[in-house]
Amino acid sequence: MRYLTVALAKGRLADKAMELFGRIGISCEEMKDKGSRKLIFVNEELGIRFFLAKASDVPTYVEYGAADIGIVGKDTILEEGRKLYEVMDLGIGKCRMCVCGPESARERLNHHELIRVATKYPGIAKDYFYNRKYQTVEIIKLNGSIELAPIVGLSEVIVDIVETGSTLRENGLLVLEEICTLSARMVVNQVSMKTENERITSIIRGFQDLLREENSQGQQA
Ligand SMILES: Nc1ncnc2c1ncn2[C@@H]1O[C@H](COP(=O)(O)OP(=O)(O)OP(=O)(O)O)[C@@H](O)[C@H]1O
Ligand SMILES: O=P(O)(O)OC[C@H]1O[C@H](OP(=O)(O)OP(=O)(O)O)[C@H](O)[C@@H]1O
Repeated sequence: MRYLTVALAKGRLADKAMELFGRIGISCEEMKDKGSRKLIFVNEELGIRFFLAKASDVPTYVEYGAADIGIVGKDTILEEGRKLYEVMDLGIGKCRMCVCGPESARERLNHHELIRVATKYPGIAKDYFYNRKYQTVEIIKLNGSIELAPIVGLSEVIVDIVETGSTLRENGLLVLEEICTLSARMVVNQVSMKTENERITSIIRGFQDLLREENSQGQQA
């Protein structure tokens, strides 16, 4: 049997995603060794393998068919704009994409004045500002610790992920506008959806049952 290949965004989503797979009976013992530098893990019995990739590369692996399935944040899906099927919201990794900055930037933002925006997500930021008729934004691409930018004067505002809000608070910044809500999604290669339909559909059903169960427990509590 051909391996069904799953690409996981390494980092904070990978463990949560593996927990979900475990709960539908798909586990990978090899992945539990936290000290390991291994990137690919096989469950021979089920004919499935998992690999860990940089989050922003997951849609690329899936579009090209190097992975049949990917688990990745909606932020990355929007930013990468790859051709793939987004089949379900897994309800994990919930956060928001926001425009943030110091209180002093609010006025500048509201008056559509020239504004510099630092972000790891230039595509999402451009879409957001250009659709709102901002002609005067300069998008500055950064790769991490985005909250630094307004503090040291690289930009007036940032476009970044907010989860608990503690990074903003501890750095004297606020959410100025919310762009969208985010969560992890299961994505599927467009050809695999046909050729591996049965195996992929059974995973989707498994996750749907799990989420249904969780929702009904949540309502009862
Ligand atoms: N507080 C959060 N900060 C960042 N991402 C979060 C948060 N909560 C949930 N996520 C989701 O987790 C995904 C992976 O985030 P993570 O921080 O692990 O990697 P990354 O910072 O995007 O990657 P890298 O550090 O390799 O650039 C994000 O794309 C997002 O969808
Ligand atoms: O609202 P909070 O719960 O504080 O979470 C938000 C922070 O988490 C992410 O950063 P990450 O930890 O991925 O580090 P990075 O900035 O280096 O990417 C994100 O870019 C924010 O900085």
